Amino acid sequence: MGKGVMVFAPLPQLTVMVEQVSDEPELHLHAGGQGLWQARMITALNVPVTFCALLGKGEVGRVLISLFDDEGLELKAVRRHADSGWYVQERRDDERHVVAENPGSPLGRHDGDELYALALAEGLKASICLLSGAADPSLVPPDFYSRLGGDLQRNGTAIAADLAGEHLNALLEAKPAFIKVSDEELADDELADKNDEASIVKAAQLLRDRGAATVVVSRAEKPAIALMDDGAYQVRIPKLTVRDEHGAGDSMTAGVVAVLAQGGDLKDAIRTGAAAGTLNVTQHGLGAGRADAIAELVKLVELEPLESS
Ligand SMILES: Nc1ncnc2c1ncn2[C@@H]1O[C@H](COP(=O)(O)OP(=O)(O)O)[C@@H](O)[C@H]1O
Ligand SMILES: O=P(O)(O)OC[C@H]1O[C@](O)(COP(=O)(O)O)[C@@H](O)[C@@H]1O
Repeated sequence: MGKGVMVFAPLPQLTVMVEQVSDEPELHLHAGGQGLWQARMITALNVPVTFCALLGKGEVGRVLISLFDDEGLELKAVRRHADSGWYVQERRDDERHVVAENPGSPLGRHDGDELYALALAEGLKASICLLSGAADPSLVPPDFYSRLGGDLQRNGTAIAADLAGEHLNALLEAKPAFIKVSDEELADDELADKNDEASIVKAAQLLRDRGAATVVVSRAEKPAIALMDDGAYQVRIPKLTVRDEHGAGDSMTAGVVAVLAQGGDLKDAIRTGAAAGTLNVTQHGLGAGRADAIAELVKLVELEPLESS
């Protein structure tokens, strides 16, 4: 068994960003989506990553492949004729607006089977698999995650996930070692009142009862809540100047998974996740997250037992 992470994000997309910083707009292209940001942060923490996905053979897919190459991310891809999805967003004064989008085609039977076989083979080489980037249930069927997660888990690869809604619901059957959800996702899924800590703890306990060993609920600037075998904790972070909250949750998940992949302690993993998420909000783009800055921030993160637990 290796010591790396396999990030499974079935349908990465091309993100085209038009940045209105001054009179001259700037154009940036990046391989986008949740799994990509997670893979970048895991790489920044010096843990090897393999990224497993489905990519189109058209123009968008070809651009994505060259962007993966430029970043040095190890990509294992199934290629198909239907092209990859994309979206165009405009950023002005730290606000983002989607201008146009095309999410791409759903997983078909043939490409879905090929992707499944590839993800299983690659996942079994890793010490932990992060199942992410679920897109819409109409694009990636929820049972894809439960089958893949279950097969990997039964064959000795731990599962971590950053999913919500129907995908999370299905994935719980695979008994993941770790899941990260946000208070907003719990509220959207009608599992908790996001302004009521007791209701969040109750929802996290429900997710544990349904199969997740450790559950972290992030709540942006409020302390995250972590539930694990030995109890419930508040994850206290230092106060910092916030610049860009985009991708904070991805950084947090990546930080936890990077430490777990190296066989690290669960509480250290959660501290690292909180530090990675927090560092991310202090700067634009989480690719800039550096291991040394995160290691410094980890020292200021505290796990405090929740009195009611
Ligand atoms: N405004 C903020 N101030 C400080 N830390 C933040 C802020 N927003 C996010 N974070 C950090 O990032 C983590 C994940 O953030 P959150 O916004 O809850 O995730 P998501 O992007 O999934 O909604 C938080 O637990 C915290 O450590
Ligand atoms: O298209 P981009 O810029 O790569 O952004 C994709 C990111 O947006 C999100 O979907 C939403 O991010 P936030 O909710 O943290 O703003 C992330 O999960 C994902 O990483």
